[in-house]
Amino acid sequence: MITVAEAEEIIQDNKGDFGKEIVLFNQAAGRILAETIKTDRDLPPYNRITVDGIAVSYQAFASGIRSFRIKATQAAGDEPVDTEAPDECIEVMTGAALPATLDTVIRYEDIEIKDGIATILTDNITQGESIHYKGADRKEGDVVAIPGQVISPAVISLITSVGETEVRVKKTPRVVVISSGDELVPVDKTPTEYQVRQSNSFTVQAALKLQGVNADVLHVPDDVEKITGHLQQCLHAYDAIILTGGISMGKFDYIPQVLKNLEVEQLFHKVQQRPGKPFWFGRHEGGSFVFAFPGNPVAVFLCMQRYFLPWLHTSMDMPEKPPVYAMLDNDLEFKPDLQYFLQVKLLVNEQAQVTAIPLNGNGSGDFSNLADADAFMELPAEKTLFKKGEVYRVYLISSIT
Ligand SMILES: Nc1nc2c(c(=O)[nH]1)N[C@H]1C(S)=C(S)[C@@H](COP(=O)(O)OP(=O)(O)OC[C@H]3O[C@@H](n4cnc5c(N)ncnc54)[C@H](O)[C@@H]3O)O[C@H]1N2
Ligand code: MOO
Ligand SMILES: [Mg+2]
Repeated sequence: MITVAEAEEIIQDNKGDFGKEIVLFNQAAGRILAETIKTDRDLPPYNRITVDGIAVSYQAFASGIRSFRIKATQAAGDEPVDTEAPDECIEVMTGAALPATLDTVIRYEDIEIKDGIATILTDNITQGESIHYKGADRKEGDVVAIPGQVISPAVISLITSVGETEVRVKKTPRVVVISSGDELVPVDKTPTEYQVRQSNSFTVQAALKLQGVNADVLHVPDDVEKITGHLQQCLHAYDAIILTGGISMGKFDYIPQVLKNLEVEQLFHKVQQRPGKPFWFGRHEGGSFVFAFPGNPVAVFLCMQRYFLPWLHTSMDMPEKPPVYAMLDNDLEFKPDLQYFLQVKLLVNEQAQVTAIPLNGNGSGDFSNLADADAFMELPAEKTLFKKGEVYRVYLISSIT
C-alpha cells in the first residue's frame, strides 16, 4: 500500500491538459487566466487629481499668495487648462489631469470661494499634495496578471482597465461523476428501510461547481455489464471520471475489475490513509483520468479535497497554495498505521494562533459533521498519540468564501 505522499506525487505527475479558449471579459470571472495581462499605458495614465478643489502653483503659495483667480473649471476627462499668472488657479475635480503649470491641489474644505476668487484658509499645504502621479502604480507594459491566476473581481478590474475585451482562459475539464451501488435510490425517491439516497455524486458535483466545473452525474447499478457499458462511453467523452463506491473487497465491488477490463491503467489502488483507504487512480490511453473514490461519504469528501481539487488546480497551471497549519485543541489517539485525516473546525485565538477543534464522529460513513468542518487535519501515520498544542498541516475544505 502506498503512502499519502506517494499517492499525491503520482497524481501530480499525471496532470491533465484541457486546452485554452477565448472568452469575453464579462464572462471571465472565476475562470483561470491563460495569458499575461500587461498595462497598455502608465497607471495612472496622467497626473491624477485625488480631491475636488483647486490646483495652484506651490511656488506662488510659498511666496505668500493666498487668493487665486479661478481661470477655469476642469472636470475629470477634460483636457488640462494651463494658467498664465502665478495668482491664477484652476478649479479641478477628482480624477482630472493636473495642468502642466500647476503642482499642488487644495481641497474645497480648505478654501473659500467668492466672486471667482479662491482664498486658501490654511498654511498647512505641502507641495505636490493630492496628486496621484502618472506611472506611480505601474509603467506601460508592466505585467499585472499572469497565467494560472484565478480571474477574481480584482483581476477583472485590471483586464478591463487595460482594455482587454477578450481574454484567453484555461478550458475546464469535462467531468462525469458516477455513483455505484444497488442500495442507492435517487434523491426524490423514498428508500426502503435498508436503502439510502444517492448523495455522494451530488456532493462531488457541488464541489466542482465551486471550481467553475459543470460536471455530469450518472448512476450505475452493481452490474458488470452495465458498469462496463457506461464506463466505456465515458472514457471517450470525458477528461476525468470520478467514481464513488464499489472499489473495496465486497462481492459487488466490481469497479477495479471493470476498469482493468477496459484497459484503464491502474496507477495505484489503496492508500495508507483513513478515510479513503481503497482509493483507486488510473488513466486511459485515450487521455481520460479515473479517480475511483471509496463509497463512504467522508472518504469521498476527503479524496475530493485532498487529491482531486489539487490535481485540477495543477492541471490548470494554478500556482501551488502555501501550506496551512493549525494547533490541535485536544489530545487524541489513533492506533492504525494509517495517515488519519481528522475533521476539524478552525478558530483563531487571541494570540492569533489557528486552533483545530476535532469534530468527533462515527467513522467515514458519518457525514453528519461535515457541514461544520473547515478542514481536514493530516495526522502522520507513524504516530499514535497526538497532543493538544501540537501543530499539524490542515487541508482547507473549499467553500464560497
Ligand atoms: N473487508 C474489507 N472491507 C472494507 C474495507 C477493507 O479494507 N476490507 N474497506 C472499508 C473502507 S475503508 C471503505 S471506505 C469502504 C469502501 O467501499 P466501496 O468503495 O466498495 O464502497 P461501497 O461498498 O459501494 O459503499 C460503501 C458505503 O458508502 C455508501 N455509499 C456508496 N455510494 C454512495 C452514494 N453515492 N451516496 C451515499 N452513500 C454512498 C454505501 O451505501 C456504503 O454504506 O469499504 C470498507 N470495507
Ligand atoms: O476509507 Mo474508509 O473511508 O476509512 O471507511
Ligand atoms: Mg464495498
